[in-house]
Amino acid sequence: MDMARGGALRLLAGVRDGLSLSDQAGALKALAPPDQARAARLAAEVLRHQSRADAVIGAYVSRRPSPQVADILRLATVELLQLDGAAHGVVDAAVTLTRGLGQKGQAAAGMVNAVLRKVAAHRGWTDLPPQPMPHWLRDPVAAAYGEEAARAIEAAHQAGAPLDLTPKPGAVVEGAETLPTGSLRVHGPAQVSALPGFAAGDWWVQDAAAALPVRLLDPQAGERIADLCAAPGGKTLQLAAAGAQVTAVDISPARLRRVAENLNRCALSADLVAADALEWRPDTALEAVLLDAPCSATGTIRRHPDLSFLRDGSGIPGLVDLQARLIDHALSLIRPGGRLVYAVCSLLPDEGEVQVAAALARHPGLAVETPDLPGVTPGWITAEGGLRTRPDFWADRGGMDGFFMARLRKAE
Ligand SMILES: C[S@@+](CC[C@H](N)C(=O)[O-])C[C@H]1O[C@@H](n2cnc3c(N)ncnc32)[C@H](O)[C@@H]1O
Repeated sequence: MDMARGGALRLLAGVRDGLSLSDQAGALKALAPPDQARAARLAAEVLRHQSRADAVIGAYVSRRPSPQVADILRLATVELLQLDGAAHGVVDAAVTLTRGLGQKGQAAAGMVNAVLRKVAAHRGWTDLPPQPMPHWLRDPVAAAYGEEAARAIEAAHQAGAPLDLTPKPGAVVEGAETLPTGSLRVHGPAQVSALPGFAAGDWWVQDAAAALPVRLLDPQAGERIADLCAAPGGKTLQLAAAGAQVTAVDISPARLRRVAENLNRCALSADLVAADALEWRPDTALEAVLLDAPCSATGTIRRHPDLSFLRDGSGIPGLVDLQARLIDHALSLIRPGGRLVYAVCSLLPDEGEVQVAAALARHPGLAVETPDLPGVTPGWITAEGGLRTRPDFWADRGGMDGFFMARLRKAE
């Protein structure tokens, strides 16, 4: 367990230095795989509960601890109050980790011990408000969906995410819940590669909301369809499983290798092209394009809690500009009467609703087709005819990622 705690602290230090948790996967290579998994889980839990942990710790410290000691206190606090860790073991481990910081650690160990004993007896943890979204995100989210929704989204971020799978047509996974939209949901901790049907390629990991853009596109067997920002390939797999002739384009050759691995495991096929989608053009016009554009990924914070600590919102205007150029290029690849599904895993209207309204204004004759999909409730349909999902939807079932998507039909 202490290897895992040490690993979690290394990951948290990395996030403070601007590295995402997934960027740091290699940093824990020396640990046994179960410790790597535990370290990643602990680090994510600390980030999900950081403001609550700081509020509790703040009540018992007289001086601001160093960043390393602060992380040790947060980790122990989250273990004690959120993960029901046994006080004796958690406090001892935190003291040992503090001593391991060298001379300064020796001096802080007594304080860590005293503070954590008080934390262990603290009451009122569950009454503390969840980790707030950063202002650059919270302000537009509250303006778009209301203050109550912003709070519900923060509660969903704190709750984390279950594991969702998209099955190949007809595949079943024992013990998984079938969601109204057709995805499968596994509750509780699960090791993906140990689930039944993994090796056989019966399914792939994909959030229930992330599975909707391809359902909205409604691919038909034999249709020529491009997936323009394809990696790691969840949507490419859906298109291929429907029998479409898919070309999966992604700018990153390394990420495209993951698409190849996923296709291989699931015995599905697609043409893979490593290219800037803005420069890629097929020989003849396509039936349809799926554009799952690069975006702020603010709809995925419940699975990637580090995002709130790594971004400051300054990248959004550049992304909005790129998305608009990708939409225009994607439309130029489609035959008259063909369809484009535009999707982003973002909570920000500027990347979703506003982006589509702007595309309609730029392209006379382009029309939005209102979704009619199993499990999609009318409240998810936007004024423009797009589909908006939020982390606080299906709260009693474990939520879903925040996405915006719209099906656009090109004029004949
Ligand atoms: C939101 S992810 C796509 C997720 C993917 N559609 C799935 O369902 O698994 C965005 C992807 O866009 C790729 N990308 C970013 N800019 C691009 C560009 N100009 N051309 C092609 N791909 C790009 C990134 O490498 C990244 O893999």
